[in-house]
Amino acid sequence: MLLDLIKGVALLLSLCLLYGILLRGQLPWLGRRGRRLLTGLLFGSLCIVGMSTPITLAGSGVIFDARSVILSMAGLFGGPLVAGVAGAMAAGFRLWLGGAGAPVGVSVILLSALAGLLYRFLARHKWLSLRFRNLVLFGLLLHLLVIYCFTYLPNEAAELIHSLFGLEFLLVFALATALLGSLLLDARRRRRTELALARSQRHLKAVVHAIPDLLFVFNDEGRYLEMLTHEEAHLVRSRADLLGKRISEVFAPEQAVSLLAVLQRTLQQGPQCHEYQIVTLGGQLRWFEGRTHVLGRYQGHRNCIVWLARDITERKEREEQIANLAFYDPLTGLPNRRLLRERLGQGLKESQRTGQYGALLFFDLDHFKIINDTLGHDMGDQLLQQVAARLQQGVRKVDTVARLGGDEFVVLLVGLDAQRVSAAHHCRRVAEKLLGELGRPYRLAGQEHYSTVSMGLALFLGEEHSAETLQRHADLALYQAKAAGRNTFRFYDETMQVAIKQRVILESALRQGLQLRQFQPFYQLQINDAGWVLGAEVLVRWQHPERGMISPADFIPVAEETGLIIPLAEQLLAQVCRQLVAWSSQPGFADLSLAVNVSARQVRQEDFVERIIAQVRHSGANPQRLKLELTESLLLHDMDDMIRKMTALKAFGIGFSLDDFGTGYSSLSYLKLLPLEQLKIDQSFVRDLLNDPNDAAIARTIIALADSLGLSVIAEGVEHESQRRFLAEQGCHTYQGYLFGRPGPLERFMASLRLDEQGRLVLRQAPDA
Ligand SMILES: Nc1nc2c(ncn2[C@@H]2O[C@H](COP(=O)(O)O[C@H]3[C@@H](O)[C@H](n4cnc5c(=O)[nH]c(N)nc54)O[C@@H]3COP(=O)(O)O)[C@@H](O)[C@H]2O)c(=O)[nH]1
Repeated sequence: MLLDLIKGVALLLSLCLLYGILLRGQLPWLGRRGRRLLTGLLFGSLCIVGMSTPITLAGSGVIFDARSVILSMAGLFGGPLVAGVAGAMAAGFRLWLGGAGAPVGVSVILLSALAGLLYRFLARHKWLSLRFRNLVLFGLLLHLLVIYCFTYLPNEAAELIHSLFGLEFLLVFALATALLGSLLLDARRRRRTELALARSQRHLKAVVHAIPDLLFVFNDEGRYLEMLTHEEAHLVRSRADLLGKRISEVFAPEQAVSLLAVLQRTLQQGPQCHEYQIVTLGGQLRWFEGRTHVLGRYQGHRNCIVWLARDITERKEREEQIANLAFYDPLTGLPNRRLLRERLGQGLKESQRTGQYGALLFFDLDHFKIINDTLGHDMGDQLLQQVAARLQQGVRKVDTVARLGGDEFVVLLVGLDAQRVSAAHHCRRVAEKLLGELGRPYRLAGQEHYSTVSMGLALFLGEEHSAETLQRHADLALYQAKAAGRNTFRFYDETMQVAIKQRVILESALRQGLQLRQFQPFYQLQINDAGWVLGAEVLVRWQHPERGMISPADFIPVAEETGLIIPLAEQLLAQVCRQLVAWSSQPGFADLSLAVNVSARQVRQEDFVERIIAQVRHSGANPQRLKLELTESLLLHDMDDMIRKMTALKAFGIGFSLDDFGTGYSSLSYLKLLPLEQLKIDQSFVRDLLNDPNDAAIARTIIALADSLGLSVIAEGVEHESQRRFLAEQGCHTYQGYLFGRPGPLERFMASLRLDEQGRLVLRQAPDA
């Protein structure tokens, strides 16, 4: 009998296997409810199988089987649906079998299923755990109740059961319940663990795929064990090709060594970060940042390492861009001021170490503003780019060419020579070469243009001077080069420093002089062939209380640069206008006109026209008696603006004389557009008129040109009668020069004149023949 019972129980245990399979998530398409239904069917079927091979109490209609165990476990692990399905099947089958024990058999089915559900309820609320001891107690209790149910069987069957195997039944079935419960519990736990593991693996996979990084697993020899990437093109070779290979088989020796070193460091020192470049499968050169971590054992390999590689190409490019912006000039691609400072610092140190001289060359494009203004900024930019290219081609690789901004360039020459004289000679040769190169025509928008540069050179040896001082020296030398007429270079020397200091002193004295009204007009007469005085040129003089009379040649350029020329010109014009008003009622003088020099700074004022007109109006002077002397260089600036301003002043009555004519580059086509009245032959041509055929030819041409343009012509710097005569022969009949009178104060000027019989002003004393 005991053996029969155990046989029945063994059947039950096979249930676990099937249950386990079901739990393992096979048949996922069934869904949760479907799987429960199937489990119910399984439990029910087992009950039916059990009831089909029962222990039968002969002729009593009573059968014995393990349905109580199965159904209680169906309730406990399967829940209401499983217990319901299994119970219904078991009850149906038991009723179908019939017999005297059928009602009790169905009651046992119900009792077992409900007991299982009750235990499930208690366990869910944590009032009762599923420990083996509790399962045994549950089994005992359940089967005590089942035995109690047997008392409702016909008497003889009930007694037979109690006498034959009541105790064995209780013990075996209680134990079977506990055992089955434990097995099912174990299967469920295992399943839950597997599910959790699968879920966390899914999560990990999702995370790895979500991040843009590549994940590699290497062993300690640098062999590829695993890799995860959603962009195979970012690998150095295909995944299939890489797996199992060693880093040394994939990368060039040098790179392989550095990558392997990272793996070794990871094993020895812990996580590492390493930036490296690879050529990807897609043929691109890309930057990666590798972060490593020890993984431990993996796929049977000890000491494995995880390598997370992030594509940082864009970041690197941005970093490079930023570095470029910070250290390079975007227009020319040359090093900028900051990088130059760094290189100069290195150059000074290098010179200190080697004892070799170096040199700093400052460049400034002559009249670059004119190119910018006349041709436009695009052309200006093109010119700067071409200058940059020529400078770079003109020096060695070790030298530095930089752009400071605008039209300012710098060349840093290093390792020139240990001897100062030789170094200077070398530097001079470079300067001459660059001067020549930069003076060659430039092709801008298909047309040839000319441009020149001025250069300031400063030699250095070691760290005797700071970088700042050196730059100041080169700048001062550049200033000298410009002052020397541009398109040339100058070396810095100590005397230059003195000159600059003097300039600073002069500037402050100029300001003071303006306040104290130390500037006075000198008048130099202008006369014609007939000896009639037509007027005078007004030339400013500075009556300095300590230094005496200072020549305008010494202070006008400084006044120009500092802008002090504006108040100075206004003071002078006010005096000139007052003089014209004063003369307007004096016989002879009323017809004189006064010529005043106008500087570039003045003309460039936006309200230049308005200021002049306001001053003349305010004084009450006749504008017809006023002449403004312009130099050719003024016209180079912005010709259209110049024409507009001159036309406005001409309309007001003021005349214009073009000073220093022949020394500049006036375009004849523009000359026709200017509302000029007079051309002035520069004294430099008059000086050697009789000895230099070129000067004579130029003077002749200017006279002819004035004639053809309908302009009057005057020659300045006439010192000798022979010069005057020559000029007269060529057709120039108006003169200014020492032959007739030097510039002088008003009293001297007026005293030198008298009225002739016709009421014309003539020289009191005829000039020496
Ligand atoms: N913007 C202004 N510029 C001015 C003003 N006053 C003068 N200047 C400019 O300064 C430069 C030097 O002028 P200055 O020393 O006065 O020299 C002038 C004449 O004195 C000189 N000159 C005249 N005749 C002779 C001569 O026979 N021989 C000789 N060696 N020199 C002579 O020439 C200068 C004439 O200058 P300009 O006609 O203007 O070219 C000079 O450039 C002045 O323009 C001022 O108020 N504003």
